[in-house]
Amino acid sequence: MLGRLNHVAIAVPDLDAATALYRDTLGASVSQPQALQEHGVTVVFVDVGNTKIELLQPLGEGSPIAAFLEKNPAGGMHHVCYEVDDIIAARDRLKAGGARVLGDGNPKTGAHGKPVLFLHPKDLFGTLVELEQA
Ligand SMILES: CC[C@@H](C(=O)O)C(=O)SCCNC(=O)CCNC(=O)[C@H](O)C(C)(C)COP(=O)(O)OP(=O)(O)OC[C@H]1O[C@@H](n2cnc3c(N)ncnc32)[C@H](O)[C@@H]1OP(=O)(O)O
Ligand SMILES: [Co+2]
Repeated sequence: MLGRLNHVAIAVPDLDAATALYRDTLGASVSQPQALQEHGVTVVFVDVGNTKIELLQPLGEGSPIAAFLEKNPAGGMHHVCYEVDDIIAARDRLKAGGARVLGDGNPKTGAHGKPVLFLHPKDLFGTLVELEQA
């Protein structure tokens, strides 16, 4: 059921500054920014070979990461994203095990154009987990 680690996400207060550090100081390959209104974030992906680092900043009012950045003004590790071969089956198994699926419970299209969903951090050992359909 559980596939590879698709990305580790870091919420940042200034996406341009974070992009410059990863691209210019660390010499990494960084994608162009994607403004994702439906997710309330703007993201870039840093290619680190075996997975990606997703750098994200709030977009618009009511961003789901706004409170996180208020608590962590310098930024911080925000979520991990695992690939699954069947996101609906994975969701239903996790729900059956008592995990809360965030939002309306149905997958939304993520930054890679694939279905994604999120599970409440308190049900996944204090870690916000995103699942992405492989
Ligand atoms: C780019 C698209 C997509 C992709 O394809 O990759 C994305 O990654 S979009 C990323 C942004 N979207 C989301 O994060 C959606 C899911 N997140 C949420 O719905 C909310 O962030 C949240 C998880 C419900 C938290 O919202 P918040 O406003 O912070 O609510 P609370 O203050 O009530 O938090 C509840 C509880 O959870 C703790 N918390 C919050 N965020 C995290 C986190 N990232 N990791 C671990 N724990 C987290 C928070 O501290 C509260 O705990 P207590 O303080 O102990 O009560
Ligand atoms: Co993500």
